[in-house]
Amino acid sequence: MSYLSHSSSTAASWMNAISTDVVFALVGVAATIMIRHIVRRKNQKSKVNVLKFHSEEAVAIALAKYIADQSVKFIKENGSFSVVLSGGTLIDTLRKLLEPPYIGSIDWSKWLIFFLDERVVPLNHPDSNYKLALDGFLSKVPIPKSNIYAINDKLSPEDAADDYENRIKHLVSKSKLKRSGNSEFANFDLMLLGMGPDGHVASLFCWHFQRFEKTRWVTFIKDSPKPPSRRITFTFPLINAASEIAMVVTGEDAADAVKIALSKTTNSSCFPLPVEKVSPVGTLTWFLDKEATFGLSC
Ligand SMILES: O=C1O[C@H](COP(=O)(O)O)[C@@H](O)[C@H](O)[C@H]1O
Repeated sequence: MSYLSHSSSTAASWMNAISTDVVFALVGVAATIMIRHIVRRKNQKSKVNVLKFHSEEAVAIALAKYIADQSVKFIKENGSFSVVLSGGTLIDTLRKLLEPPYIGSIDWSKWLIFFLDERVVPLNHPDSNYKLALDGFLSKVPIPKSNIYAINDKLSPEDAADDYENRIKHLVSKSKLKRSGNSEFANFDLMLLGMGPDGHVASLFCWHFQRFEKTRWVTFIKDSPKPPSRRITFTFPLINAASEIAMVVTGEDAADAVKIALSKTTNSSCFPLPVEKVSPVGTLTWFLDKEATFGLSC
């Protein structure tokens, strides 16, 4: 009995010692995994391609082929192709998709369209990115209307951002959009980004806190330095959860920001430029014309 009670108390103290050791070991392993994960996220480097073309027309031709190839690839993989559009000059640069062979060969019925940023104005207002995309591109291709996700233009910027974020989350919960492997953010197949001469992308500007947002998917700005002032915008965590990002930049106005972003020169007034924060989990491909690369050494 005494042996039993001795051995059972020894066993108990062993168990205590073992369980304390096991707990410490497990905590250690968990901490190591977390630190490795954080370091990996911090060091995560996108695959970057820089494509330079002699003219804007050559950019438009190459961009159409690239998008058509991505469409085939993602439709084969997922049965759909989620595309996020910017406003600005990008829409005109999509014009070659409206011509043969692409207009007839792309499976437009599988495309899902979203807006990277939007001005909080009625959807038929000349400043609306939706109207720009509709007039210049979407009305000319057979993408089902129900696959085009415009913002709710009846809401305030705050509510429109919440509403757009919730609608994207809902599509993820219904498996209409994928979730990004490393995070809870939606994983869009392709984002088509433009860049302003000041290095802004989407409606994420220098000197404006929205560019530092870490948790929201979509946020709002009411004092955009570029008019109109009231906008909503994808945040960098959502942008960088994309599989493919095409950064489409043409014209000499953009050359300074392109030089800063690609030659990694520091910019004393705003460092880093918003465009330098674009770093998707997949591939970033720059499409540049001659004017936009003015000042780059190679
Ligand atoms: O205001 C905006 O500007 C950027 C850049 O436009 P761009 O005319 O210089 O190409 C655009 O990407 C964004 O969607 C738009 O809202």
